[in-house]
Formats: sequence, C-alpha cells, structure tokens
Amino acid sequence: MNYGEIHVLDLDTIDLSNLNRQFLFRQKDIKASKALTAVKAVQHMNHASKLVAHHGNIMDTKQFPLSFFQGFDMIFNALDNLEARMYVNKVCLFTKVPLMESGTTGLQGQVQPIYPYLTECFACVPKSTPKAFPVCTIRSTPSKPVHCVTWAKNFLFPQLFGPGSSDLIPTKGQNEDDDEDDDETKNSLQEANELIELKFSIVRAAEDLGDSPDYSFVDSIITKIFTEDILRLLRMENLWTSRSKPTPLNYSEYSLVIKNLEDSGLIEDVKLSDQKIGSILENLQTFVKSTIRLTKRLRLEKEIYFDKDDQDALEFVSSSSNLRSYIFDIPLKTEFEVKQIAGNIIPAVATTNAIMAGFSALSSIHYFISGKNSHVAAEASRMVYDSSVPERFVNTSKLAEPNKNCKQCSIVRGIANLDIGTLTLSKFRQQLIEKYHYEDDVAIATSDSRLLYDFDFEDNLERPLKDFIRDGDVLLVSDSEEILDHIELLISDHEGEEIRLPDLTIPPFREQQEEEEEGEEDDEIVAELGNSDGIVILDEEENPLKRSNEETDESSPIKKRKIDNLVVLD
Ligand SMILES: Nc1ncnc2c1ncn2[C@@H]1O[C@H](COP(=O)(O)OP(=O)(O)OP(=O)(O)O)[C@@H](O)[C@H]1O
Ligand SMILES: [Zn+2]
Repeated sequence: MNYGEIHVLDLDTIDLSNLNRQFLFRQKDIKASKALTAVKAVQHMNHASKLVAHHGNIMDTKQFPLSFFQGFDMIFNALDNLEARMYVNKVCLFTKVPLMESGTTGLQGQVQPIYPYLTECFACVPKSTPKAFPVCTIRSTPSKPVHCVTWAKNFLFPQLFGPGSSDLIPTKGQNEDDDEDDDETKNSLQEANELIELKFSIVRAAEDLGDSPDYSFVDSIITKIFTEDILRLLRMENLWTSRSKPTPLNYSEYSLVIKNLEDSGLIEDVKLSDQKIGSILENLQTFVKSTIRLTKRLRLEKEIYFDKDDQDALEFVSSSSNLRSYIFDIPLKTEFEVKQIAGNIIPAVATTNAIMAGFSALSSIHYFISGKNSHVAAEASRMVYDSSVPERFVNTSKLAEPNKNCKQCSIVRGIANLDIGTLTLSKFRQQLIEKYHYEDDVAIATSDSRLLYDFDFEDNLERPLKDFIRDGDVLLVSDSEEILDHIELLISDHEGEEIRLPDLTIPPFREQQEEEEEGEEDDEIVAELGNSDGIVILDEEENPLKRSNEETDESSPIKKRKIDNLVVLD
C-alpha cells in the first residue's frame, strides 16, 4: 500500500544502547539524528511513499505549528512520555486528525486508534503516574534503595549542579504526624539553606580549580551530607521510635586515602565496574571523582541536568545513593542497577515494538480504504493489546466512545488565527464577546490557570497577547455570568493577520446529552450531527457563531453548556 508522504519525527540522537533493538541504526550512526537515520535506512526499500525526516521536539510550536499537523491524514505516536503523548492527543482533538496511539513496556504493548470525538481519546482513561514516594521518606526516613536513588537524583544532584529542587523541600501538612511535620519542615529548610551554601562553594571552586586545585570543598560536602545532616536527623527522636536509627558516616576513616588520591592527581582515574557493588571507600572515591568532574564542567555548562547516559551524573547519583543506603542500613546497588532505577528503565523488547508497530500500520488501513471516513474506520477498528491469557498473545476490543468526563473530549474548542504581536488583550476580549455573544463579560486565562483578564483585573488589557502566550498555546475563556460554557482556544499566530475567531467544535456526545435533557424545547441551540468527520459544527445558516461580528441574533449556541471543574481561575 502506498501511503503517499510519510514524515518521520524524533527529537533524539542515536545511543549505543539503542542498537540492540532499533534495527535501522548501526554503530556508525551513534550521535546522528534518529529520524534522519531511520529515513536514510529505509529510503531505498521498494515502496512508493515519499519519506521526510524531521529532527525536533513535537511540542515545539515554532518548528511544528498547527498547520504542520493539519497537513496529515493520520498521525502515529510511538512516544515514551506522557507529556508529549497528551500534547499530540490534544492537538489531534483541535485539528480532528485521527491518531494511532501506541506504546510498549517490556512484553506488554497496545495500539489505540483515536478518531477525535468519535472514540476514546488518550486522556479519556486516566493514566497512572510513575510511583511517587512521600517527601519525608525520601528526605528523612528511606528504607529502600529506590528512596536513596530518588534522593540523590531528584534532590541532591539538582541542588548542587542543577537548578535546585523545591519539590523535595516539605511544606507543612505532608506528614501524617504533626510533630514530625514541624520538626521535619524546620530541619529540611535548614538543610536546604546549607546546601545553597555548598552550591556557592562549588561555583567558587569551579572558578578556582587551576594547576594545584583545592578540593576541600568536596570534604565539606561529604561531611555535611553524610555526617552532619544525619546527626541532625538523629536528634529528631520521634522519627526513630519505631524505626531503626541511621549511622552517620565517619569520614575520618577514609579521608586520608582520598586525600592521597587527590594529591597524586589520580582521583579522576578511579573507575569501579558498573556490575560490582562497591565498598564504602570505593563509593566515596567515586563520589569525590564525580563531584570534581561535574564541578569542572560547571565552568562551561551553567546548569547540569541529570541524564542516565551522562557518566559523571550517573556516578554521582550511584555513589551518593549508595553512601546514603549504607548509613540507613539499606542494601547497596551496582552502578548498572542504579542506572535502571534512576532512568525508570523497563527493558525494551524489540519484538513487542515490532508487533505493535505492525498493528499500528494495519489498523490505519481501515481509515484509508474507507476513503478517510472516520465513522466507518472508528466502527471497524479495534484496540489491540497484549493478552495475559496463555496461548493467546494479543487481544482486541471495539473502540469505546469518548468518556463524557474526559477533560479533553468534553471541551468546546476551536483554533483562533490571530497576530499575537499586535492584538491586545482588550481587542481580543471585545472580539470574543461579539463573536460568541457573551451577555456581560469574559474571563481569560492561560492553560496553566494564570488569569490574564476578568472584570476586576484589567491591568493587562492594553498589552499584546505575545506578552502572555506563544504560538500554539491554549487560552481558556469563561463567561463571567456563568451562562455560557467555558471554551478552549488554541492560538495560532499569523503575523499581520486580522483576528479570526473560529466556529466552535462541540463534542457530539454533549450535544446528544443536552438534547435528551432539554427535549424539544430549546430551539436556541442549532446544531447538526453527522457531517463528514462526525463533529458537531454549528449550522452555517442559522447560527450566529458563523456570522462573525454580526449582532443579528441575541442567542448563543453554547448557551447552558456548562461543565464543572474545568477551569480554575485563581
Ligand atoms: N517530545 C518529543 N518529540 C519528539 N520525539 C520524542 C519526544 N518525546 C520522546 N520522543 C521520542 O520517542 C521515542 C520513544 O522511543 P522508545 O522509548 O522506544 O526508545 P528510546 O527512547 O530510544 O529508548 P531509550 O530510552 O532506551 O534511549 C524516542 O526516540 C524519543 O526520542
Ligand atoms: Zn478524551
């Protein structure tokens, strides 16, 4: 089958660790763009499709504006993170482009064809988030290796080399026990302040590490983190009534050996096997080595973010989490194991990936052979997933209808074309009121609930939209009278263009819901089901939304469609 034009997109470059399962890549391709290399590798195969590669982040609206998405008949997701998947899902709802969503974890996998507003979207079923631990467990009372790795990766590393970490500094009310809460909050704040001091010592050291470097700042870090902080925890006796107490590190036992290594300049040559559990001395040596190397890097890099494939960062996290484990009498881990824990790595299986990619392609055929009819394809397509039943490796199920409570599917939305550089908030507000027939006023907020305007917050009115949003951002508009529904407008920036507010897309199931509720009475709402893509678009002739800027009809088609808990404005 000829797909016409296929665009392949990925933000990453090829790593050695990809070669075992990503068959299009070879050793020589390491560090090259995945998308470009994949396209090059299959270009010569016998097919009639034109292949185009893009190296970039799908969420980058400059490189991939809305018009990019609108250019496709179908989008295939094979992403590995929730943020990007949710983003593509949302854009597909705005643009109504069908989405073939897929994913694998180890031996499990699934393919979900999504026909916007006709079938469940990616957000319709809540997704489980990665396992979270209480802050106090990570900060004060670890009991498993993963607690220590999380502390090293999410707290210590960003505090010393990155942008800091506020989410692991507890605020009141996070502990079940109130007494623990007070003591812990105070303790953690003090620890955090001291770490800021250490960060300064690192920055100073980074400037001074010359021919005869002074590494005493590393001793201060070790003493603070592995001895003094633990002594302070021990003083909080209520923490230890039903737990075994930690044992602070006695650094003086090791400091001489470390100093000799530093003086002889051999410290940076220390290398422990990644498959072997190191002794305390070896972990200390690795800690000192990686701290020195990361500090030197800070001369060129402003901030360093943890990346499991960054050897210095991995050695720092591995050694510091092991030293903490030792203090809390928790089993130590090899560097390889720490890498798996820190990188949330679930082994990827080439066969599962291949099977799911195959089903993705097969499933899309329903859409193409039906002449791109979403209704027919939605009826014919199946969700495919691995099966836990022995002797039956895959299972299928009919596609479910959108979840009526889905925060994505249940929203009235549209795409607004405008020039964010020149359009002021005031003009935008005025146009909204005219176009959608708000009776009084609106409130306008960003998608992360930052209020830009409402009737008693007018400070921003004369500022252009570009001061608050970028191309591709979503704005939330709500009716100050709370009669009309909240709406979501995706902003598509077009320099020099007059503002064009869209006719809104109303999810079909909400239309049916309201018809059932309101019976025949409501002749204000004029809507039509069953146009080619199944989306309810308000009728051209009779609906005021279609007649932009004309005040010929006082009624509004989005009247009374009120969804609770959608927008939190403050
Ligand atoms: N926002 C994004 N834009 C473009 N590509 C993305 C985005 N987020 C993730 N990806 C890509 O999605 C792909 C997911 O693939 P997968 O998890 O199978 O392999 P991988 O990430 O190469 O494996 P590993 O994590 O072991 O390196 C990756 O190639 C990743 O670069
Ligand atoms: Zn949904």
